[in-house]
Amino acid sequence: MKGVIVSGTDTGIGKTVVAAGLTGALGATYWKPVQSGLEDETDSEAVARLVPGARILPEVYRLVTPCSPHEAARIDGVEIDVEKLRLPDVDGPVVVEGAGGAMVPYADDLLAADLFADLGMPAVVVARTMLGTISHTLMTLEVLRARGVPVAGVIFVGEAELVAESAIQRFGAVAHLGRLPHLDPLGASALRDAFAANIRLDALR
Ligand SMILES: Nc1ncnc2c1ncn2[C@@H]1O[C@H](COP(=O)(O)OP(=O)(O)OP(=O)(O)O)[C@@H](O)[C@H]1O
Ligand SMILES: C[C@H](N)[C@H](N)CCCCCC(=O)O
Ligand SMILES: [Mg+2]
Repeated sequence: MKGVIVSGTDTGIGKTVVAAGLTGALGATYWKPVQSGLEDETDSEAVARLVPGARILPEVYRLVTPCSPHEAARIDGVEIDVEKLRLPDVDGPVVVEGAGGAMVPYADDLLAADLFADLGMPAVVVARTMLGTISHTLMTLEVLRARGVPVAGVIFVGEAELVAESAIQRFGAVAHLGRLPHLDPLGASALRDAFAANIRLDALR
């Protein structure tokens, strides 16, 4: 398999942390094609910190402003061209992280989910366990599937919320790949161990 897309229900929910865990566990290469926001640690830098020695491809677009990529691109005077976002040819699987949620615009005629469909890889949906997640996660699953993106499963982040997790599995007809607890401190070995203990990789190999 070519790898997996890491999408999610929102921005700031733990996609990069999950993508780092997957990169380490699968021995994959990490790729964030479009990074919006360069002032703080970028997602690629976070993965480099959380998975020492990981192979990380350079971003195709590095946009300065921490906002929706279509607007960050406009501010920088850049036009995001989907043709430049083809999956690079690398040995082994690639973990591709989207920006924000699945319906984030990358350009006036390109949503994240359209890009994922173009890449032709299955997606993992990262979801919080907090109140509100059932609807956000079910909507994300519908949007991805409507565009032809197969969903390998959902990875939850946070405290256990068994009712929400099971509602998502049932109504979304989706695999529950595990739940990553909040890690404090969050470091390379804590992430590796928590992934090994909590996340099922069988659907991703
Ligand atoms: N399991 C976790 N344990 C501890 N901290 C976490 C965990 N998951 C996420 N975080 C922290 O929460 C913040 C947001 O997470 P993260 O950067 O992974 O979000 P994201 O979904 O990738 O956002 P973006 O849309 O910007 O890519 C970060 O500071 C991250 O370190
Ligand atoms: C800036 C942030 N960390 C991400 N890079 C981009 C998130 C875009 C979200 C757009 C939206 O859904 O309103
Ligand atoms: Mg991220």
